[in-house]
Amino acid sequence: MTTTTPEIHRGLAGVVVDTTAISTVIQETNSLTYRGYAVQDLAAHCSFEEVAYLLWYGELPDTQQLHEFRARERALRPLDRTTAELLARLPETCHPMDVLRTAVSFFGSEDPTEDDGSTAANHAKSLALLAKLPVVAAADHRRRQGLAPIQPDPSLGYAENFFHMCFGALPSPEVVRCFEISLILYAEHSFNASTFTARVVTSTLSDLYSAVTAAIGALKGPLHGGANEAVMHMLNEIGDPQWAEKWLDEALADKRRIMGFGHRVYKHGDSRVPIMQEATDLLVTSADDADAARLAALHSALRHAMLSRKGIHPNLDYPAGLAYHLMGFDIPTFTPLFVMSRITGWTAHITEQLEHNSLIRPLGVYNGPGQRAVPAHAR
Ligand SMILES: CC(=O)SCCNC(=O)CCNC(=O)[C@H](O)C(C)(C)COP(=O)(O)OP(=O)(O)OC[C@H]1O[C@@H](n2cnc3c(N)ncnc32)[C@H](O)[C@@H]1OP(=O)(O)O
Ligand SMILES: O=C([O-])CC(=O)C(=O)O
Repeated sequence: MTTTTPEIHRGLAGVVVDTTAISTVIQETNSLTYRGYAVQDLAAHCSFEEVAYLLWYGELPDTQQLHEFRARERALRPLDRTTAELLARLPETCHPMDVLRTAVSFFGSEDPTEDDGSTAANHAKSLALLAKLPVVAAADHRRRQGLAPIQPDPSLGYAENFFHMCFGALPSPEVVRCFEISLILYAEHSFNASTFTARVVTSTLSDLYSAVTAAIGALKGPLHGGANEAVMHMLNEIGDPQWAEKWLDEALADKRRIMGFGHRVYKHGDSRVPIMQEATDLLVTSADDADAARLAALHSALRHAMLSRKGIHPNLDYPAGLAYHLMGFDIPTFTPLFVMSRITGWTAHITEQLEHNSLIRPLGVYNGPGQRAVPAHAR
């Protein structure tokens, strides 16, 4: 009898697990579309709220639909006292991704409709998370600086309100626009690790909060969303543009992963990088500040060195990490900013998974010891 060893796809690389109508990377043109619209087009013409609506409902909203959607999002922002007190009790040293993960888990425990997996109920929960997660992230940003939280302002849009809650002031329109572009670009990226995590949890018919809690855990890792923080730590470690090449050569010789570079899907450059890089360059120009110029020169030197040494291009986390620093956020806030955006993509996928669900349960090839008897000392 002959046995054939099944082909193993470690990391599920190249494995197609399902269909999706939410987004796709078009390899031939190296472009990304959400529901058929190129992200470049969306970033140039739409607000983040319009993109959230598009991802959830499949079409861009008309004026009336957008007006109502915005009003509902703004009304859902405030946190109740129990949530605020619970989050304030978490250790000040804990990472804000742990705070967000805990918050989502707690929102689930408080929601009497937690187990209602209907599309309408899940859309309502998704909107509530979209509205509340920035409030949690901003309060935690201020908590790390020993400052009291600032309540959301219902007269402000999603992006502006976040700056208001973090800093008590609004930055220039260029900064708000750059932030909004980052939110649009981060919103959705098909079957990435955190979205796939959300789909795996959903496939067991568990609830939306459990799926999002798990997705936050997956996004936190430095090979995924955590890379935007790691980029800034790396730039701080290198320090000066003139050391970029030497630092890179030593890091590669030590077999280190260079954060913000490489991608499982894009092998010739992440389609989102040019637009994010352009917005980040505008921030540097408008900052008119020697430190911003130093960081931008270092960022560029490392990008060129990485391309010439390894032929590896940056991913979205590379320009986004620098942009978030230039906007004034502390480094631990960077991945939570990604969550505030990706909550839209995750929840769109949760709804889609439920529309044609099949339990996600792959196989593994066993390579442990052969069957054996429990030894005498253990009997
Ligand atoms: C929004 C996002 O989540 S984007 C991704 C953010 N993550 C990062 O920036 C972390 C750094 N990047 C990486 O670790 C990888 O590029 C990943 C995990 C994103 C994708 O990796 P994979 O598709 O699994 O490719 P894999 O890890 O097999 O790498 C292929 C080769 O390129 C090399 N490589 C890929 N990325 C990098 C990198 N950032 N630094 C150094 N070498 C790299 C690998 O060492 C490997 O080389 P080898 O074949 O000589 O061993
Ligand atoms: O698609 C991926 O593997 C990672 C990524 O870029 C994202 O989630 O935005």
